[in-house]
Amino acid sequence: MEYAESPVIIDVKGRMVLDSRGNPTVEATVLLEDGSMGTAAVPSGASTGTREALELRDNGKEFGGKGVDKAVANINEALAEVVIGMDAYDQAGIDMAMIEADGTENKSKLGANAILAVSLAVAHAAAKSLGLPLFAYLGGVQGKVLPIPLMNVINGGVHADSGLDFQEFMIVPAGFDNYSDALRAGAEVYQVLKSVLKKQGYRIAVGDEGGFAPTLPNHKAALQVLVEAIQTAGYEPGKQVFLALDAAASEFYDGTSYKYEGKQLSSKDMLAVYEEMVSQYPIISIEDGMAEQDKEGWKLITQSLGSKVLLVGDDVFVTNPAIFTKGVEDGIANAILIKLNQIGTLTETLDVIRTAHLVGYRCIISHRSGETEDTTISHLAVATNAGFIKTGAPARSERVAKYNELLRIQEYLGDSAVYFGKVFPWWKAVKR
Ligand SMILES: C=C(OP(=O)(O)O)C(=O)O
Ligand SMILES: [Mg+2]
Repeated sequence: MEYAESPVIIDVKGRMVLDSRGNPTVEATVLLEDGSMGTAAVPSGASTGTREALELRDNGKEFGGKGVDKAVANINEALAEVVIGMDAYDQAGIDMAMIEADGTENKSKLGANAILAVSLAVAHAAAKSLGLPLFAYLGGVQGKVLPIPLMNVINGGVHADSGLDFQEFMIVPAGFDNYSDALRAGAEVYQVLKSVLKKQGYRIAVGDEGGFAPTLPNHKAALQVLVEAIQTAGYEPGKQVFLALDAAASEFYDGTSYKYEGKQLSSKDMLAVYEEMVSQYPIISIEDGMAEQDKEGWKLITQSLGSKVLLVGDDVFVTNPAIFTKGVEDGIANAILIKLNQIGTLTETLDVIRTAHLVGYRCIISHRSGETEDTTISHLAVATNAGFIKTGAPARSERVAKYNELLRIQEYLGDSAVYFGKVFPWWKAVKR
């Protein structure tokens, strides 16, 4: 039996591109001997977990110390040397070789940004060489679930100057038959929200992820205005469109208490805030409700709300297989946020997603607050049947690029496409 020959990587090129905040980031292009090319750009976070893989910056004069010349040089020199000559279909082998060449725990020698750009560009080139879209290359005949989008429409925390302690208030159009209907509903609610806020005298300036940044009096007012926008748009809150939060609580935790709405709250008090919100509003997901250092708080919230809502670990797991496994042992959360650049290779990201699914945790594939036009995460979400994607407001091109790519994937899959909200309406069984 003859197998198709694997194409070898013959060239790698790194470059600086700008992200959506106007900061530099890295992009890589990989060329294969059969002429196939793949390109990928790496995003950048603002509310980062302390144990994320290292994003290499120059700390020089250019770009206020955020330059990526060193990371680009590492792509063009050290990483190119590692991967040129390797089989492009051997994603795991390539990623392991780059990890070995870096040799550090957190990819601090060559930079997780440099390594990830090459890792993803290899996957894109390999998919091209096989004539497949990326999701089909990564997911094979299995990858066909279109994810429920978690759309961040009110921004706070370190992403906006709204004064809200919570970083993200999201709308979740889960109760629809297909992804395109869900996307339409999300976009309609976003537009209605704009006019509702305007009518109520709030400004409609936006934060880093395209969500509005109104100076609302408190967090409940944000939930209230979202329910109003969903209803005004003609949808049923709690049946068709739900709410989700990313508190990003590490950002307002001082090591012993949470500074929330001007008060100092214990983990127990913070939990009471969430319990009340979940009982009053159609919230189906709370991300980073407790700080990454507050393991006891995480245990409390998991015990209390783990059967009612998704409790998503972002800063606390940082997409790291070892850290996540420890968290599972500790009984923390029931879902994990997946950010490729927190760990720095495609292979390790796929490993943590597989582990999460095997131990019964949900995965939410996520963008970063500093994004580019790259749409790899849309493909990753479908390839892994994650069922959820979080990629900002349905506005601003760097966010919309991901939502639009999912429309194209849905079209490509045709009748095979499955919308996760239709096949698994788990919220129907939840007692509040
Ligand atoms: C997307 C997020 O923000 P950032 O990229 O700033 O970490 C998040 O916290 O989930
Ligand atoms: Mg987060």
